Amino acid sequence: MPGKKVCIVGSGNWGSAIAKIIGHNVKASNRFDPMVNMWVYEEMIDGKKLTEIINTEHENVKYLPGHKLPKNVVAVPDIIEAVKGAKILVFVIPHQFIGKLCDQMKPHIAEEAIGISLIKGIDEGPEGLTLISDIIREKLQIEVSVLMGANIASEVADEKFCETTIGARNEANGHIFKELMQTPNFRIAVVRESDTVELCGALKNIVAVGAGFCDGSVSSTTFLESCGVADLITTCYGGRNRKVAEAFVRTSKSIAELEAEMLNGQKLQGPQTSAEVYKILKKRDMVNKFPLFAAVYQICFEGRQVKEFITCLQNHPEHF
Ligand SMILES: NC(=O)C1=CN([C@@H]2O[C@H](COP(=O)(O)OP(=O)(O)OC[C@H]3O[C@@H](n4cnc5c(N)ncnc54)[C@H](O)[C@@H]3O)[C@@H](O)[C@H]2O)C=CC1
Ligand SMILES: O=C(CO)COP(=O)(O)O
Repeated sequence: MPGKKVCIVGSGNWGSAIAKIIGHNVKASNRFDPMVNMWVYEEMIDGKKLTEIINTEHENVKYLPGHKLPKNVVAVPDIIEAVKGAKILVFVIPHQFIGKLCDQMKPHIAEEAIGISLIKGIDEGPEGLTLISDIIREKLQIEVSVLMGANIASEVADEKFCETTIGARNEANGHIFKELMQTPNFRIAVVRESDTVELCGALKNIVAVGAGFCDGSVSSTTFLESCGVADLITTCYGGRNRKVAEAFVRTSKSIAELEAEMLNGQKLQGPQTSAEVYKILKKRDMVNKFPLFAAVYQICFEGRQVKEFITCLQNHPEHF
């Protein structure tokens, strides 16, 4: 039986780091087709198409400079072309773009395709919070797992040791994804609580902006996986959300200005996730119960002073 074709949907900082791993791993396993498609949001770099640069120099010079991608990873600018025949879809784009992209992909998804989302974010739905994996499930009608962990893309690409967590409602699929992405320095644990894993990944981005902490009411052991406390610590020390938030205080520029200046096209997920969560909290009259998340949102978008950050926490309802 021919191996399953893999398509990586996305090619940013994390997308390119994971492409490096997947490109190597598919060659070592009969389960997968040795050629991997990577969908690239096309842009021009010094007069050349990014896809052409990737396919000739085998490097994503904009989003993961300094790392060669395996030659069997093929950059494809057309999403329909990229997903054609793919049985395994790895979603790794900034969360704000997922809905539109799924709509474009929908008529072209192979039967029996399965997906995994590496995207850290949430969306606001009519009933409250919508997971990014739910958007993919609902729009594409496929089974979706998630992968989230204490993983900084450039460190993973440098083959520094770290762990990560796959949340898979279908455990067998979880193990297929583990075979696709595990390496000696990127160790994967598979757990069944997919939603908890995904929420950890999304919400830590808000906490990273404020470098605080969160709690919840689900199985606390999941927080001890890489997607939980470990990712909080990692992101608060080394992530982009944290770096831009620090510059926000030092320079008094807006988050949007700093994102454009500091990240060369990479996208912050924390401020926007704080806005999505804030809207949901407001709708449910729960803003007072989440003073840290509310404060991060208000500082990012409503001109609230950073020096009021502590005051927000001093006034947590638990303390009265
Ligand atoms: N970078 C990291 O260290 C890690 C990132 N993640 C998560 O992975 C997800 C993807 O992040 P990265 O790969 O780092 O991306 P990135 O932050 O490098 O984002 C830029 C990517 O978005 C694409 N893009 C720009 N406009 C677009 C549009 N209109 N439609 C579709 N794509 C567009 C760009 O071409 C580029 O590929 C995020 O949810 C992030 O939180 C998770 C773990 C680690
Ligand atoms: O998700 C990440 C670390 O696990 C990356 O965080 P940043 O997006 O803040 O760089």
